[in-house]
Amino acid sequence: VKRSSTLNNNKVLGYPISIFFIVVNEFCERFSYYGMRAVLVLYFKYFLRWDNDLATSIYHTFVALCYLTPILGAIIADSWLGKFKTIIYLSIVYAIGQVTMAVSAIHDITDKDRDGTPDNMTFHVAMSMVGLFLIALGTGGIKPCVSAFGGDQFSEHQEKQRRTFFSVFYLCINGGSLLSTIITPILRAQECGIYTQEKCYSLAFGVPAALMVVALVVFIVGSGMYYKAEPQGNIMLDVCKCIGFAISNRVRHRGKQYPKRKHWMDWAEDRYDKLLIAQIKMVLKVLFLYIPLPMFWTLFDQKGSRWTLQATTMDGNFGALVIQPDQMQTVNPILILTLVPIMDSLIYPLIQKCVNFTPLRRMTVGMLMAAIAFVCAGLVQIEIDKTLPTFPSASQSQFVNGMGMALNVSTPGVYVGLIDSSYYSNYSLVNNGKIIFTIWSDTQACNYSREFGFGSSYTFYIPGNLVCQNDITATEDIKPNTAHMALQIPQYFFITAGEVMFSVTGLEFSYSQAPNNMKAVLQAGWLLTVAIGNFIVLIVAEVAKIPEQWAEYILFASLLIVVCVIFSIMAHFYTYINPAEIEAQFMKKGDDNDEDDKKQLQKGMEMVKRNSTGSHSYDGDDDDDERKKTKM
Ligand SMILES: C[C@H](N)C(=O)N1CCC[C@H]1C(=O)O
Repeated sequence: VKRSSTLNNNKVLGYPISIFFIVVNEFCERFSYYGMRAVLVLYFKYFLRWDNDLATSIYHTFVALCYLTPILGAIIADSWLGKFKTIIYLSIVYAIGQVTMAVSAIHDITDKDRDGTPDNMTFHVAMSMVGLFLIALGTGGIKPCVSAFGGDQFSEHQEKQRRTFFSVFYLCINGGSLLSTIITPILRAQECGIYTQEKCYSLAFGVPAALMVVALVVFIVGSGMYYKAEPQGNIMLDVCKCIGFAISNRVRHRGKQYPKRKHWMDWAEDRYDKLLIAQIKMVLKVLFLYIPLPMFWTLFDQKGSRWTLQATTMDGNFGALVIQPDQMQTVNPILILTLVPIMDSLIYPLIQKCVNFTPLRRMTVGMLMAAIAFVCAGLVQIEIDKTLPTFPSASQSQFVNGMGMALNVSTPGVYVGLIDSSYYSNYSLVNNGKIIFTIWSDTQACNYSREFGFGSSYTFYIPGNLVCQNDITATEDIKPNTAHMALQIPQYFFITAGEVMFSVTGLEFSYSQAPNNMKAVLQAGWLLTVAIGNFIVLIVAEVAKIPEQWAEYILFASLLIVVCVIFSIMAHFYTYINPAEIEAQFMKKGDDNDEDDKKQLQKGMEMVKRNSTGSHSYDGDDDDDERKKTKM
């Protein structure tokens, strides 16, 4: 059990200085992660030349892997290396992964014929896969350790400061995410190369790689100031063995002649330490509560897929600002940066005055907010559907050549093609805004310009006697999108408000309810809910196959409401504990004899029982040693 005296005494405004290094590390690491992620699908599609399906599947598999590997990192940290060393070693792996990605995106390496396209794609694919694997191992591995390590820097009586730390931590995540998702697409759009200038994916991956190195250096600089809890042996192996023994012992003693025990884990008492059993009970209680939580992430993670696709059917013209569909996602981190301070300093204290707004209640409301966000998305979809024809695909246009000779048509970045005489081109994807086409044959060339609204589609007729601009006639196959992207703001607001209540609170809750030697493991359990949520998106999208998009949104909202009701019932029966206090009861026994052992155990269990009566209220704000014991 951690004692205040073992913690570093360097403090600023009541906060340990060490957390400064931890939050800066998190900012740089999240910049690195989200920055790389922002251009990943485009890299797959345009550099590695994969089709949409393969690019999307590998992308989601990578994201899911990033939230599965925390279990590995947590086990290494809690059982073997400790959080500090685990963060250092896995950050090195992470940085190597990012550098590998940056190198894999240098087309010149294999571009022997210097035409701008890599000649040995297998090399680039293999390097990218190795890079992504190392990144997933690194980012996932350190994630539960960094948050838990941050929590470790606070002593038992600094609960309020620790809660603020988790809010600031979340702000840093989103600050890094916001900046990088703005910056790396700009870097990608630059042209670079030794022989041929191409889109600069190596720079878009290189800058996140550099930020990961900065993250590592910052973390190492803080080294002398951290409180570093020692790992306590191979705890996960002990946990598994203990659970296994409890189950087998229970099965062996099935008959009526054997007296019942209060908890099935108590069947492990014959062989295992009572402290370990009590700790396992704490962890299992929280993990049980996590079962419904992936559903929140199922909805949340559709921002990057369904909602972005929805935005492609909307008008992104905000006057001076023209927003691209994928840029709407930055609304989430922007709102996080605004909402976290407002919630912490205004909304929570106000609600707290009326009701005891416990962490689990906050998370329940967060889930409801996410469901409301999807109802909003459904309503917006109905609005869009009123305006949307189905053929041809939005934003595509074609030319019909009425001249007696073949013509070439192109715009900067798009070659529509060579159109034979009296023939028509394929539909080509054209950006919105003012587009200038160059039309040329062996004998003449001219420019034709036209304003393209978001999502509009045209067929252009080139007459036999082409002079240019005024000769070409256009028919509008699809009207420009009329539903404005601003309509998505309410759904972004609700999902982000939900995220603040659900995710920030859940992060802190996972820390506060974990026994000392399993803090990282429980953080990893929390992150596992994100991974499962991502898998559910893939499964539901495949299985449900609902033709109407608005109906799919409403289905997801309804599912989350059902899950939310289940969660609130489970949460009602959950009792907040103070793991340190329970652990202390067992530690105190020291060299005492068996009789004392029993008394201590009785006391510890009574405390757990007392907690479940909810006699104290969760005031969410005290600095003293008052214990937090309450029902949801
Ligand atoms: C960018 C999101 N707003 C966010 O902060 N997160 C999404 C998954 C968990 C969390 C993160 O740690 O990145």
